[in-house]
Amino acid sequence: MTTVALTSPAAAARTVTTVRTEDAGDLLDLLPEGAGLSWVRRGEGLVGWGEAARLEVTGPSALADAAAWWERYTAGLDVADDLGIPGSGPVLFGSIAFDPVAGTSVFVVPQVVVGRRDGVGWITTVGAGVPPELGRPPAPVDGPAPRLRYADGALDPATWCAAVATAVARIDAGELDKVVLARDLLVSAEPALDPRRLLRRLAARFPDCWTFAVDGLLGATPELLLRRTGRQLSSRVLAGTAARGAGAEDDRLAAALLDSAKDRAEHAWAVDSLVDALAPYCSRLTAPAEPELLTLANVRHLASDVTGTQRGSAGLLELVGAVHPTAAVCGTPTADAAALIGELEGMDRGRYAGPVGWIDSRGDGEFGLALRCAELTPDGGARLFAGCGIVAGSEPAAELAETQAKFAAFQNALEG
Ligand SMILES: C=C(O[C@@H]1C=C(C(=O)O)C=C[C@H]1O)C(=O)O
Repeated sequence: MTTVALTSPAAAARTVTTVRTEDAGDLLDLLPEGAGLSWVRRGEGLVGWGEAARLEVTGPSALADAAAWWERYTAGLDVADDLGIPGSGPVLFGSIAFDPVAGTSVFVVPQVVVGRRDGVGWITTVGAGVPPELGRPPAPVDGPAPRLRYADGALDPATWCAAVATAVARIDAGELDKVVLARDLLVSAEPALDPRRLLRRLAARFPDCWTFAVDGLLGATPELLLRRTGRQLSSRVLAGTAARGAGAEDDRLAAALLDSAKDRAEHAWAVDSLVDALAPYCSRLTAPAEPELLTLANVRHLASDVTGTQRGSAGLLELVGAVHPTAAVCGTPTADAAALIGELEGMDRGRYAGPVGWIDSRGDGEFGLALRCAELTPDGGARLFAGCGIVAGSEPAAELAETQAKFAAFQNALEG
């Protein structure tokens, strides 16, 4: 059963105009107070606000429905686009449920998008969207950091560790190779959290991550599920994580991560799951023989950049649906891991660990995995998420510490 709720464009909202601009300044500084959309890395990417159209989908054909809707929607637009580059013209932001069959995926066409790519800036307005006054927009002034109170999410730490031990026992019994178990952490805030402030702090501390916001889910993810530029596809697969240390200890931890057979195996499953799912759509697909280290402010990961050339006519959302969930966020084999997640996690992931990103009318776009993130709650607080891959030899206490290190990415933005 698929439910589709959508806003169709009124006649006045059918006009889309993209013009070049040299002086957008810091993209995240442009976001209005309250809700906004973002996909920004190292000062480039897209921000948007307002809703020209919105689509919520759930069910077995959720992504196909979304792709068909986007095609119909863009076919009905009257577009003047001076640039014709990825992200110019009409753009759809999307945040897809971890389980798109059961969960709700949200897609939004903003009324205004400001973008920057390779130093070229532009503004796109849809219908009645009012372009921002550029030039020297005053940087938003942050209020004092809110007072925060944390509470356990679905499972307290001891119960979550018991779930990890159960998962290891199931792996040892030969039921599966890897499962990713996550936990949530609740935070209440007084005054209510300001998403703009959180996004700016995340972007400043995690320049190598994609700082995203779609419909109240925001974070800074290091993991790119799939980018499509014409026929070129790319992905940054992560799995295998180590804490940061001080001085020489940091170097020792980095070397130990590269040498760890357990983390290498965990990483290889994640790369293989992406490659196996993408191969039927590619005339060429290349994964590096060895992972590299990706060093972030709070943790370090094993990383592999996979590139491919697409053959056939599948659109980006179809490709995203084909590769998700990879073993980086679910496990191996996929169906067994998904079932064990349902049995042990005790929570609804919602859009956490689902694809998040954007697509344009040419079908170019980028989707990351919604990690190192939180979902804002109606009371002004948030629900944070973090998970880690469990394989043979995983130790519950070490995995709990890994979730804490991953939570710290968002907590730092909350607390400063
Ligand atoms: C599941 C998360 O991260 C994933 C799990 C990783 C691991 O287990 O080593 C590393 C990066 C991500 O693919 C998360 O951050 O919540």
